[in-house]
Amino acid sequence: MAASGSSNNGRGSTLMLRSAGRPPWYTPDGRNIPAYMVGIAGASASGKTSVARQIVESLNVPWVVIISMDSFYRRLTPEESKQAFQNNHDFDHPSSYDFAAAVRALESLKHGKATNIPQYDFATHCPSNETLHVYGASVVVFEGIFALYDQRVLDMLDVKIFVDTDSDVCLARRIRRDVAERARDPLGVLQQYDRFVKPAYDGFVRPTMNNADIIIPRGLDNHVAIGLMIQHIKRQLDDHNAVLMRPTLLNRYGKTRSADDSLFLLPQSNQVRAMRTILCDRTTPRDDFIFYSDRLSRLVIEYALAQLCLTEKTAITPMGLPYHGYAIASNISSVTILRAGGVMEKALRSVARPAHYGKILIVGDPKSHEPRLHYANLPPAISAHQVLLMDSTIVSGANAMMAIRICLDHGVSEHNLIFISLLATPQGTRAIQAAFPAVKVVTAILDSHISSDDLLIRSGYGLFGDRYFGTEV
Ligand SMILES: Nc1ncnc2c1ncn2[C@@H]1O[C@H](COP(=O)(O)OP(=O)(O)O)[C@@H](O)[C@H]1O
Ligand SMILES: Nc1ccn([C@@H]2O[C@H](COP(=O)(O)O)[C@@H](O)[C@H]2O)c(=O)n1
Repeated sequence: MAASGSSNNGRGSTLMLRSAGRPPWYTPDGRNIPAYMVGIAGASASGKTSVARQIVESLNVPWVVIISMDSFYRRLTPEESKQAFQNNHDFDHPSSYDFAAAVRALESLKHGKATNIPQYDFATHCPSNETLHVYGASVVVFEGIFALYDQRVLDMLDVKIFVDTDSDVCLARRIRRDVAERARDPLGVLQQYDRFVKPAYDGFVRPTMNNADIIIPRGLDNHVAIGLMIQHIKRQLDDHNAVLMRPTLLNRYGKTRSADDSLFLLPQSNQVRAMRTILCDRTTPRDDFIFYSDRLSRLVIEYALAQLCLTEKTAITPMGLPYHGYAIASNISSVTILRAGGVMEKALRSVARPAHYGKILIVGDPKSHEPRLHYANLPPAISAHQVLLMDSTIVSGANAMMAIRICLDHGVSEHNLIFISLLATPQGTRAIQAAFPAVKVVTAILDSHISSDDLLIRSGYGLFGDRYFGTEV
């Protein structure tokens, strides 16, 4: 996957976005646009993987991923494993694959969900202990001898490719590759080829050529066919990015001045009003700005914590009597949108003990100001948690919407999400609530006046992160 990184967070390898930011992969209503699915089938060693890699390299964006069918080989019994080491196991019959698992994984990826993909070890004939955690793919390339075989997979694919390479060439390449990369000996490769690979190609794989939209003779050597394919996929990606999120949201929700009923606005005490006055005063020195931001953050965090679901708990008092009360929620994850949201994490740590912490980096595109996702690292068990998602300010709602979408893609339920901010516009909170009605939006201050040139809230804090961290130009 181009420009992707890998790190380990206890679940195995993690494939995550970094470098070039990912544009929104969902509609202004918050619904995921299905990933574009490419299937590449063909004989063993025909060049499927090489064609897939060429497509990924030419697209040169980090939100393209290759999924190999090898990941879905069935686990062998001890007897089958023994046969496999003697080149006597049939890996080329459709029954050697777990198609149901492949379909589940592809469905998840198609719908933008974070997915764990098993990894296969050809030297041991069994899945390795590693899984690859894939998130953030707008294009999924699925390659393997049976990529165009199963009807459920075919139904998901947007374009179906068959790589048609001469069988002598495939055999020569397979011997070289299996000896060099798969710990085989040449005679064993030939034995397996004659007994299983060739008959299965003729009986099962070759007929799937009829399911292909495009047949690429000679695989990687066919520059024209591959070039056309890449142009086609590029056009699909451009179509995805045609809608500009911020102007669309402001146009849709900009007319309204009233806050939505389900918005949780911090009670506007005199102290809150005074803190707001200090924070929006351009002459406020930085240490005061930090002090009152931290104080307001603690208040709004406490108010958000009050919206968490509680479980009942009975305590026994020092007098030995039962007191029927509530347990402090322990299954909380905090996710901050960097960097301004980090200020609120500090406040959260001072009043609560979330189980896990996550970070999301969203940066506005310098030209279009559209949100671009640069980095997302969420706690592994987040799907079972109540999640506090934090950013200093909501203007159009576009950044918040991206962060919420990421949490939902990682299995968090809308009902378990609370978005907390220090300042918000009713337009922005309405945009969020229209897309994700069950998400609770908690804010300290509400203001509807957005300046049209820089999209800042007119009587707001200015650029909050710059004022807090002292990076104002
Ligand atoms: N056009 C080509 N010219 C030379 N070698 C190639 C070409 N295409 C693929 N190969 C090599 O052949 C082997 C099998 O190719 P691969 O793309 O892995 O095939 P598949 O995924 O269909 O099994 C690899 O070692 C690869 O580097
Ligand atoms: N343990 C295994 C599993 C599979 N094979 C062979 O791999 C071929 C599919 O992979 P390609 O990259 O070549 O498409 C298939 O033909 C199996 O025979 C194996 O040898 N050992």
